[in-house]
Amino acid sequence: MTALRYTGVSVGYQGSPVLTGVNLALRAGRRLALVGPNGAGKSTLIRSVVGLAEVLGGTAQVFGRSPERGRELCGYVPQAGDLDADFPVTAGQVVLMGRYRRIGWFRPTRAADRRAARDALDRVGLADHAGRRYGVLSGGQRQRVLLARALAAEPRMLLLDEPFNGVDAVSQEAILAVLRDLTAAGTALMLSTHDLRLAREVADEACLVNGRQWAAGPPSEVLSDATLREAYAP
Ligand SMILES: Nc1ncnc2c1ncn2[C@@H]1O[C@H](COP(=O)(O)OP(=O)(O)OP(=O)(O)O)[C@@H](O)[C@H]1O
Repeated sequence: MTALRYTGVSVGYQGSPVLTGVNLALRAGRRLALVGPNGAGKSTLIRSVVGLAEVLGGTAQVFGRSPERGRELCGYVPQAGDLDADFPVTAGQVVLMGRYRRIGWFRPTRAADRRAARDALDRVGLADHAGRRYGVLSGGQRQRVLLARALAAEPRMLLLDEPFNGVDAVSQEAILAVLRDLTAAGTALMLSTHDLRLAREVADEACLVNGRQWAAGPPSEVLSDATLREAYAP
């Protein structure tokens, strides 16, 4: 099953493209790393999959559907700074939000939903923090709460925007283990990162962008010194 198929796609905001020429196909259970300099369009590409940025040209399919219809099968983990830290909710409540699409807004949560939320927090190593206010957690802990929120929804494709920013090495290993388990179970994964070592280590496929797609394919080729130099200093 192809989770994501982008053919000649341009993405951007208010009708203006920030990234063009995207050709990608990501199958179930595969891990794709999105790499490129600041402002390259990595976040925009990820956001376009879940309808938070516009697809301005080409053909975009998410599980064979339009992004609008396919996004219900996707979990999206924004950069931790993107969710307001003053939001007066606990970590557990943030994770429970991941279940709302299943249970519908304003409907009471069921035991199964609360269990899924607890399990998800446990998977990211924060079971003890369920009752703490989201805003008082550290940046790395917030990032892990947002991952747990996405996991609670049991997505078939997980999209992570720089998931390791501010996350310490031990937590990073724990998250990587979770991601490996997920993909082994068939979840497709797309993550953006500035950490090239990590991209090489984690990903089956890489995509290098900077305003346009520069290369896509095996990490050993896409993340070679020569290709990176070209894309980072076009
Ligand atoms: N909501 C928005 N409306 C208009 N333009 C935006 C919006 N969000 C981002 N941009 C612009 O889109 C371009 C690409 O930004 P994007 O965040 O996708 O890059 P990135 O590769 O994720 O960068 P970084 O590595 O710094 O996070 C930038 O020029 C940015 O200013």
